[in-house]
Amino acid sequence: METLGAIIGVFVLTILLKWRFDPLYSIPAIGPSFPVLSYIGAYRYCTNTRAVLEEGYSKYNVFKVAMLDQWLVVVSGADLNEELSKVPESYATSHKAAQDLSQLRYTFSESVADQPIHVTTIRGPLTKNLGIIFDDVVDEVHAAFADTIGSKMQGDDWISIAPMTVMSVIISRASNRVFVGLPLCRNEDYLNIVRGFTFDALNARFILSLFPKSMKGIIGPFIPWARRATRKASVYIRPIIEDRINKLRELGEKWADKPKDYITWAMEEAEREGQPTQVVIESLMFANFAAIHTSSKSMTQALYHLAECPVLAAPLREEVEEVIRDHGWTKVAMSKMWKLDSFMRESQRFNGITHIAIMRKTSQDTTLSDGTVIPAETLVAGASTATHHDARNYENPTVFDPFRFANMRAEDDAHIKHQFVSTSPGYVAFGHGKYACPGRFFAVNELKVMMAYILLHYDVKFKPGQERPENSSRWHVVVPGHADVLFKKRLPVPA
Ligand code: HEM
Repeated sequence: METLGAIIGVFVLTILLKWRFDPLYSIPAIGPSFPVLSYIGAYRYCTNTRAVLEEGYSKYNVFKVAMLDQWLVVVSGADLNEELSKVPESYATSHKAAQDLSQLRYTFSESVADQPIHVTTIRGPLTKNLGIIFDDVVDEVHAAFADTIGSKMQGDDWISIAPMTVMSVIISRASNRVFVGLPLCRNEDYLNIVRGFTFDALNARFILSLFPKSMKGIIGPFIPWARRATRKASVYIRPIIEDRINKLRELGEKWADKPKDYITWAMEEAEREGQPTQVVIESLMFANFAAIHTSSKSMTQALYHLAECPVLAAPLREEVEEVIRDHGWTKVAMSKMWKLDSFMRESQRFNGITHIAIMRKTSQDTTLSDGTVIPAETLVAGASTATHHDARNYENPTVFDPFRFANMRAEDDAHIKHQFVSTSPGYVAFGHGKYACPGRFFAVNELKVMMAYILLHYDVKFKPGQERPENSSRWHVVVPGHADVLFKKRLPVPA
């Protein structure tokens, strides 16, 4: 009995010493930090993320929140967001943070974790060729709306749609027009595979977040979704890649109409890096994940704002009609739609797709300007939703003001910094700094084309008595609530 008491005593003492001398001890915790009790904090953070982060943000410059397998250190305020985004690579990296938070090798593939050619492909050729691919995006958005919504309309009756589902169908088509081109971007089986993969990857990430670090490597390989989806998608993608390899061999530089799409650019990137075809396929799957769930949620949130306040359509529509009349469906036209841009940016400020941004993992002790030392091997991030609702950054931050940014642009010579695509320490919906979302230039154009199309072709509202559904969260991932939105054909339909 005495021996057992001694063993328990040593065990408790060891835990207490470990807790007291943990390098993170001096960073205040939101919720209990004591061993075992910290799981209560983790449960609260998982289910009530926004409130937990806002509590920390209002109290401390730097604080920590418990996850099940580690602490996440969070910095408060625009200044520290800026500082975090500039921490040198030798101190903290974004890629290691993504590995930890998303468990890339199990939720996606080894190559996404170790040879991320998707980032260079998206940041480089995809973004540089936006002008060239723009007409295709417009064409696909128009065709996809006509197929998914237009075809269901009879006369001027209202029809009810589930926004997240329908937006993800349209976004997967428009994105894949640029990723893989026609006709595959309209193949329902292929689209179901990449859409299913996107949402399965989010589920896989959530499941792995429930296990301690030591278990992730054991559980991870048993999660089959990514391998299964990649195998099924390969049936469609591999022959396209092989055909292009053959044509390149045959025609080389003389191949005049070489497709300008993600597959071509990723193949070139893979060749430069000495990577096989499989890496191209896996990078395409990740590009689909990165594009589909983010843009579908963003579009759904903006639609909810429009359905909640249908009078908002009039000024937006007036702008879209005028600009399209003068400039057609062009990239230049999109840049001239300040009100639409502002509305989409405000929707993103208000809702976001994640409550944290600028994720980093330290590789050595890192001292911030306020003196806080973040120990090596710590996850650290900025609190995006709290930053976006901080009165130091925005007037009346809790009010949804659709033309907030258009008004700011009108008053500022450097107006470009208030456009949807621009990041700043106070606007981190796409992250900020070197590792900000590389797909945001593509996403912003795609979303604006979609919203402009909706404004010109449909009236939108909620059913009587239906209010905008509340967002919820799973850890820091923002999940839009569900409510059907009613659509009606606008008559007369514009030319
Ligand atoms: C409205 C739509 C989108 C939103 C809100 C969004 C948001 C984000 C955010 C917050 C990050 C993390 C940056 C950070 O916190 O430091 C990110 C990373 C990323 N995004 Fe997006 N994104 C969107 C669309 C897209 C699209 C369409 C693509 C691809 C074409 C894409 C590709 C990526 C990639 C590859 C990364 C990882 C970058 C890296 O590891 O360096 N995103 N995005």
